[in-house]
Amino acid sequence: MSSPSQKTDILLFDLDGTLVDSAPDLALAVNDTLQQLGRNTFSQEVIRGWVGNGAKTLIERALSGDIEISPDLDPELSAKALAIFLHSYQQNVCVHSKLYDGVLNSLQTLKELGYKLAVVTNKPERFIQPILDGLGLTDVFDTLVGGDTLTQKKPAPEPLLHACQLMGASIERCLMIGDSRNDILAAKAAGTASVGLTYGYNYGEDIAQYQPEWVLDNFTDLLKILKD
Ligand SMILES: O=C(O)COP(=O)(O)O
Ligand SMILES: [Mg+2]
Repeated sequence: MSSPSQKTDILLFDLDGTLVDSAPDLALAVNDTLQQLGRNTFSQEVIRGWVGNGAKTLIERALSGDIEISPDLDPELSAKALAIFLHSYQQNVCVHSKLYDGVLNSLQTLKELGYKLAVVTNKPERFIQPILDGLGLTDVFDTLVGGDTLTQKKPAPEPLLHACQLMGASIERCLMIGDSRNDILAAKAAGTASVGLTYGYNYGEDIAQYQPEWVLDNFTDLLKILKD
């Protein structure tokens, strides 16, 4: 296995499905929203398969009952549902969410090794810090970019480029680490290498088909490829 370029010293991390298994809290807020609207709820497993494109898409998938958003979805209902969801999630943003194995120690080691770390997620920005605080990751990251920080989200390259800019770095110095096609496609569009993790929320797809430079089964394997 080759290692990232010698110049890589900035690591851009996806949040949901990469650092944090947030699906339990997201699913509770989605189902709370559906219940308030008098609609059928879904299992956590089903909702897990809808996470990754931000809050609006998640709630529109839930209203559609499918990963494909119904073209007949009423925009007013969608807006109402999103407001309910954001409020509900805000109340319980980090109750059942957990870091994946090895994340805390690995991030601490990477920091000690001198890497600069950023979160680049499609999750609304307001939820990032409370989750990091709830999971013992306060002050670990230099920069946080959410799905509503800019007008464009992953798989667009802009959030990655924005994170680099905030850290005063060029994209060539970065490596993107994520669990879904959005992360890998955003990295390719931004012109940087990526790591695809196999355990997260990947819509049932094999992350390898998007051709990240590395495919890893465990978060801790990241240390190995950076050290090789
Ligand atoms: O869609 C979400 O809320 C999660 O997004 P992320 O996987 O980019 O962190
Ligand atoms: Mg993700």
